[in-house]
Order: sequence, then structure tokens, then C-alpha cells
Amino acid sequence: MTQDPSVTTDHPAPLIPATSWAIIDSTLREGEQFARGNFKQGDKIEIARALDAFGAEFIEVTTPMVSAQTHADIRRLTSLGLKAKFLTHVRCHMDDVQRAVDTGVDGLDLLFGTSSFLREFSHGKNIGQIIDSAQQVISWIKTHHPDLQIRFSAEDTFRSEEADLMAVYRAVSDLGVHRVGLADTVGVATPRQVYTLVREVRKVIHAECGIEFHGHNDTGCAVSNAYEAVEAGATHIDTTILGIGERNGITPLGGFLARMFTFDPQGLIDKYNLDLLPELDRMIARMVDLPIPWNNYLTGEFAYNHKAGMHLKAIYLNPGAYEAIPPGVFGVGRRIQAASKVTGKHAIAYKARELGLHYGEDALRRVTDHIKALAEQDELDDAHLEQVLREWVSA
Ligand SMILES: CC(=O)SCCNC(=O)CCNC(=O)[C@H](O)C(C)(C)COP(=O)(O)OP(=O)(O)OC[C@H]1O[C@@H](n2cnc3c(N)ncnc32)[C@H](O)[C@@H]1OP(=O)(O)O
Ligand SMILES: O=C(O)CCC(=O)C(=O)O
Ligand SMILES: [Mg+2]
Repeated sequence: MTQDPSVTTDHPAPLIPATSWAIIDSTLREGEQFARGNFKQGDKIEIARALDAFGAEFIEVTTPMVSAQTHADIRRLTSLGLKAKFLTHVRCHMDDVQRAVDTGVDGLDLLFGTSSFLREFSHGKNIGQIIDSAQQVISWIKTHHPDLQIRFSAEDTFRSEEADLMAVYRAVSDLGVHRVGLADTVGVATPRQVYTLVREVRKVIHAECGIEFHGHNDTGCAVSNAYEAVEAGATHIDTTILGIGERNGITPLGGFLARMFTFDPQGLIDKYNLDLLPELDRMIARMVDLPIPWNNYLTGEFAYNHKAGMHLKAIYLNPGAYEAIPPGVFGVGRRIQAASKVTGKHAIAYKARELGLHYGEDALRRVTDHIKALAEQDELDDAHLEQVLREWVSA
């Protein structure tokens, strides 16, 4: 195989520079809401260290209101001396905030549901009361803990009235939050809606106020929506390793990075230790006792499996012909599956050459057809292919 010429890191100006956004990895918050997310303190430390080694800029942890143990866990995490900044996700309520401020975190991610669903069935507050609570809580934090970053998110953003959202975002921006959050809590938003709303929000908040996007994957749009958010000017994207979270989860770290790599490969290579991604995915798969999905972005067992003859011919010449992202950058390998009924003579010739066998053109056609016929009968593996190639070369 030729050297991998598909790594193109010489874009003059990336379409979306990796410096324009940061990851808030929420495996230790949203991930704890996953059906099988039940991390003990040791697991949390392992996850936090792994995310830090990877280069995640922020690590979001569950609210200390959960329990005394969770409170102690957060204090332990923030004492590890990691480079990543810790944020804790708390209700917009004085009790929660006062409990959170002594955990050693760098910031508080406040939230309040603004949709009619959540106003009626979750907390019972109207928009005026939400703004009043935000004012009380944010002013208190800014007075007593001015070093803490503050983010305010309108939970269930995409089922909220736009006028309500703008009133809330304008108010919290005026109160001096560092970021506002848009949350697609039930995974219903379309990419276009995300793009449009981020642009609208940008108009009512201060220029230095960041925009965070949190997207669930109920309708399969979590990665696209995160991408559209960034394209529209979002500065922070929530991810979890393998996408774990409530129901079927949120934007997966690997999927989001795969998407963004195509716009600024060198930017991602500079920012993150991308080849640690497989370890992150394996770590969470082990902890939640589930396999990594076979079609997982980048790290799934078959994410880099190449099989069809037409593909294989080109792949041997330049893997970029059928790969958007070179696997080696993310610490994974590709697999050439030449032994199948959809194989072709170029793949078989290549395999033969690897074994030091030479086939003339006619013999190559014959052995290729034979291999295809065998594969029509039964699965063929590489060992069987090798055996056939050795037998037929002298036949
Ligand atoms: C979409 C998301 O993922 S949002 C984040 C979800 N995260 C969590 O729920 C964190 C884990 N949760 C917990 O440990 C518990 O739910 C606690 C400690 C937060 C609260 O527990 P409890 O006091 O037993 O209340 P419970 O969970 O039954 O009900 C939620 C309460 O939060 C209130 N609430 C809901 N959203 C908010 C908000 N944004 N700000 C303030 N209060 C809120 C509700 O009104 C309700 O309080 P009430 O009983 O006074 O009406
Ligand atoms: O705080 C946020 O922005 C997101 C909360 C959440 O998990 C959600 O809305 O799905
Ligand atoms: Mg969520």
C-alpha cells in the first residue's frame, strides 16, 4: 500500500477553524444519566484523567445536590490538578449554587426549562419568574464568587417560544454570564433550526458571551446539529464519550470530532491527542458493559473496513479515495477485506503480491472468479484466500 496521501493538513484557511470552538465533555454529567452510567469515584477519576490527557477543554460533572458522595467526588476530581476546567451542572436555585461553590469547580452551568412542557410539568415557573431567579442567582455568584464562569441554558430550547428565549438570553447576557446554552433536550431540532436559532441568539447577547449547544440524538441529528451550531457561531459543544446520555444519548465526542476534522485537520491535531480516542471509547464501553457499536464513528469494528472490488482498487492507490478521514490520525487501522464475492482482480493481485506470488493477467482473472464463486458458497477468510492463491499459482 502507498503511504497514506489522504492526510491533507495544508488547507490555507480552514472553513471552520478548530480554534473557534471548544468541547465541554459531559460524560461525567449527561453520561451519568445514561441507563448504564453509574460511575464510582474511581471510574470518575479515570474518565476525568483520560479526557484531560485527550485534551478536552472542559469536563462537566453532575450537580453536587445528588448526594454527599457526589459532592465528595466532585471535590476529589477538582483536586486532581488537571488542565481541563471543571463545570458543574446545577439548577438555577440558590440552594444548588451555594452547595456547588465549594466544590472547587471553575464554573457553574445553570439551567432553567423555558418550554411550556417544562414550565408546566417540571418547575411551574413563568418566564418572568425564570428571569427573576436568574437575576438573583447570577448576581449572587458574581458578587461572592467572581472567578467562577457562569453559563445559563434555556432547557428544551427548541420547543420554547422564540420571544421567551430572546427575553431570557438577553437578560442573562446583561447580567454578565460567560455563555448561554441552547439545549435540544428531546432531540427534535433540525440542523436548519439550530443554525437559525444560534444566529438569532447571537444578535441579543453581548459579543464576548459564548454560545453552547447541547443536542440529543433521538432523531439522529445530534452530530449535524452540533456542526450547524458551530457553523452559526456556537463556541462550545457538549459531547459525551460514545454519546451516552438520557435515552439514546447526545452528540458523541468521536462523531463530532470526525465531523469537524474534515474542516480543519491540522487544527484538531494541534488541539487534541486524537489517537487516544479508541482508548476513551473502550474505557466507557467497559464501564457501561456494552460493546462499541459496530458502526461507531472512527472506532467501530467496521468503521474502516473496505470490501468492494471497485473500492479496493482505488484504496490501494490512495486510501483517501474511499476515506474521508485517515484512520491512523485517530489511532485506528483500516482493514482490507479482499476475500469476498464482491472482490475484484486488483485486490486479488495485491494480495498475491503481498504473498510473493505472481499471477499473469489470465490466471488472475481465473483465480479471482474462483474466489468469488467460493465466496458465493460460504464466508471466506484471509487464511482461506491465502491457501487458494498459493494453490492456484502453480496450477
Ligand atoms: C435535561 C437534563 O438533563 S436536566 C438535568 C437533570 N439532572 C438531574 O436531575 C440531576 C440529578 N437530580 C437529582 O439528584 C435530583 O433530581 C435533585 C437533587 C436535583 C432534586 O431532587 P428532589 O428535591 O428530590 O426533586 P425532584 O428531582 O423530584 O424534582 C425536581 C425539582 O427540581 C425543580 N426544578 C426543575 N428544574 C429546575 C430549575 N431549572 N431550577 C430550579 N428548580 C428546578 C422542580 O420544580 C422540582 O422541585 P419541587 O419539588 O420543588 O417542584
Ligand atoms: O444544561 C443544558 O444546556 C443541557 C441540559 C440537558 O441535558 C438537556 O437539556 O438535555
Ligand atoms: Mg441532555
